[in-house]
Amino acid sequence: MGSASLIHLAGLRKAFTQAGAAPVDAVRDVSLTIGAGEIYGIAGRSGAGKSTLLRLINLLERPDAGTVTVDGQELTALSRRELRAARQNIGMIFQQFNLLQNATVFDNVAFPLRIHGGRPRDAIARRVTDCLELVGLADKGHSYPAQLSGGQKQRVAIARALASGPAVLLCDEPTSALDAETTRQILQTLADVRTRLGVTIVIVSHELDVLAALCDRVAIFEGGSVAEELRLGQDIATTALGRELLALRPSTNKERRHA
Ligand SMILES: Nc1ncnc2c1ncn2[C@@H]1O[C@H](COP(=O)(O)OP(=O)(O)OP(=O)(O)O)[C@@H](O)[C@H]1O
Repeated sequence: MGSASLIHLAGLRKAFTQAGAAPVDAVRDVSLTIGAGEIYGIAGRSGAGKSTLLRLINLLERPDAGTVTVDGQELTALSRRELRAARQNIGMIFQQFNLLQNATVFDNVAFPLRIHGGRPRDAIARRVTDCLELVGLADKGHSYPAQLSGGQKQRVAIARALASGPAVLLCDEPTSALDAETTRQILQTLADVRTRLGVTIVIVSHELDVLAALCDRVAIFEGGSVAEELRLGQDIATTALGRELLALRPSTNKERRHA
């Protein structure tokens, strides 16, 4: 999209070794660059290495080789303490939401701000209120996760991920536990997050229609590396998979009808 690079992965490798089994090369020699404000999708079969790649971006997994640079900072060169601070620039959401069940919605969103310290109470309260407003849950601060629908839980997770004002939001199968209508609403919220806050989004999904609806580019993962990278709307029709994505993409279909 012609914007500056925000995420740069170079020569990333990650293998998992389990006792008595041959090592699994989950990610093999992946290099890619994602632009500021871009929504980048990662597709592929189960076991292709999608989640591992996503978790390498914030170093939840440490690479065996290669470098990860986010917003001008080489994360792979940082100390643990520096990395903890740098991670405030990278939010993450998950398929199962991962909320604290015994904490209110407000406290869930405040949690990352409190553990990093240094922020006054009223600044935290303002930030939490802003984030809940952004995801349309301003009136749910006192509720507990068990009282919310799946879509509302994922919105709380998005608010929590955005609380520290990150430049990047990583999404690991964010709609796989949700029905079609709720999925559509969550995708709209993610699109708004990019438009309103300029956040760069990387999303892993096995649902091609989800990626087609949201992403600017999609990497197709196979056996731990990028088999193909498609820019939606441009070179997307050049492959069978691209044509499949195109057929699933609501806005592109509209554009084509009006062309
Ligand atoms: N912590 C781990 N220990 C051992 N092996 C692992 C670990 N995490 C992932 N793997 C293996 O690495 C490979 C890639 O896994 P990964 O979860 O990244 O794939 P995926 O494309 O996200 O799959 P899915 O869509 O099923 O979640 C798989 O063979 C998986 O079994």
